[in-house]
Amino acid sequence: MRIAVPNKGRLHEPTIDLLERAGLHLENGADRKLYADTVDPDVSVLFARAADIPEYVADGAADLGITGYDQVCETGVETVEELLDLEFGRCRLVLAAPEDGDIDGVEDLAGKTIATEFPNITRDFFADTGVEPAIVEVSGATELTPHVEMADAIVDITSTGTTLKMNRLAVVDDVLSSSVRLFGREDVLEDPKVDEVRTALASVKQAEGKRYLMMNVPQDRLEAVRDVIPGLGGPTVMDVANGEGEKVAVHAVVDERDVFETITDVKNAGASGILVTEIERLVE
Ligand SMILES: Nc1ncnc2c1ncn2[C@@H]1O[C@H](COP(=O)(O)OP(=O)(O)OP(=O)(O)O)[C@@H](O)[C@H]1O
Ligand SMILES: O=P(O)(O)OC[C@H]1O[C@H](OP(=O)(O)OP(=O)(O)O)[C@H](O)[C@@H]1O
Ligand SMILES: [Mg+2]
Repeated sequence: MRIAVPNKGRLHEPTIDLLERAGLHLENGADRKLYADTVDPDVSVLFARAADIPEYVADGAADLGITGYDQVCETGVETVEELLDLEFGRCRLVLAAPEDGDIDGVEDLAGKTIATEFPNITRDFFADTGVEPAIVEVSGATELTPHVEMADAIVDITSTGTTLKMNRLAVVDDVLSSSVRLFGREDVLEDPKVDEVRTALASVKQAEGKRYLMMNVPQDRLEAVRDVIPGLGGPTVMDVANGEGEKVAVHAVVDERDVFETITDVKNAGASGILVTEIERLVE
């Protein structure tokens, strides 16, 4: 089983970090190498450009891929299936035009030119509008093109909006929302390894935003403590060694957002020795 992952750019680090946290540690993969092994002898990693990854998976150079949904759409590969939203690399593809120009809506683009790194997505977007602008494909610095009379508008990625603002461009319309996805070629989806990899990556996402709470509770306060824990399927209760049956240990998984309030609540309910730890992985 081979997974294609971004070799550079903004998606490289977070993808490697996710694989590591999922327990798929990379081995024998020095800088500039195209392949790396992982701790699992059946899983290897292929480093490729984010934009090439869907094609690599469709063609069989890799079986699974991790890259932006925008790249999967742009490539238009039909033999791959999305397996998991990895929820990073969130961005929007937007239609944008000069702030002080006269393009305020899609209809203003009739007979005009659009520059983009995403010609297929752009063509599909306009196919539904009845307006058919000319499309010029560029490979970067798209935001510059309206200022050098190459294009009247652009379709490009935005997240914070800083680049658009710096280039005095305003959003005219939304084209696509994207985040990083795990996807696989249809003919490998039955392989149990696919589910193993998916579960491992999902377990990291599950654990994010969750905390593990541990505390000691006198037997007679157990119900009161139980009542205030918003746990995942209820807390686990264990006897404490040398507690002489009077105290129990209560463990629970709670939402990070609930931790502050829960600590106050369980303390008031009679818990002591309260510990909060991060969770690496969580398989439900
Ligand atoms: N500003 C951004 N915020 C969030 N995600 C982004 C942003 N820019 C790009 N992405 C996501 O990252 C993917 C790859 O972009 P990135 O810039 O890392 O690669 P690239 O431009 O192809 O790299 P390079 O040009 O160096 O090969 C995009 O397809 C998109 O899914
Ligand atoms: O809304 P913002 O937060 O400003 O992000 C948007 C910018 O991010 C991406 O460029 P990137 O930084 O990846 O540079 P690149 O053009 O070299 O790929 C994208 O192409 C935009 O230009
Ligand atoms: Mg980029």
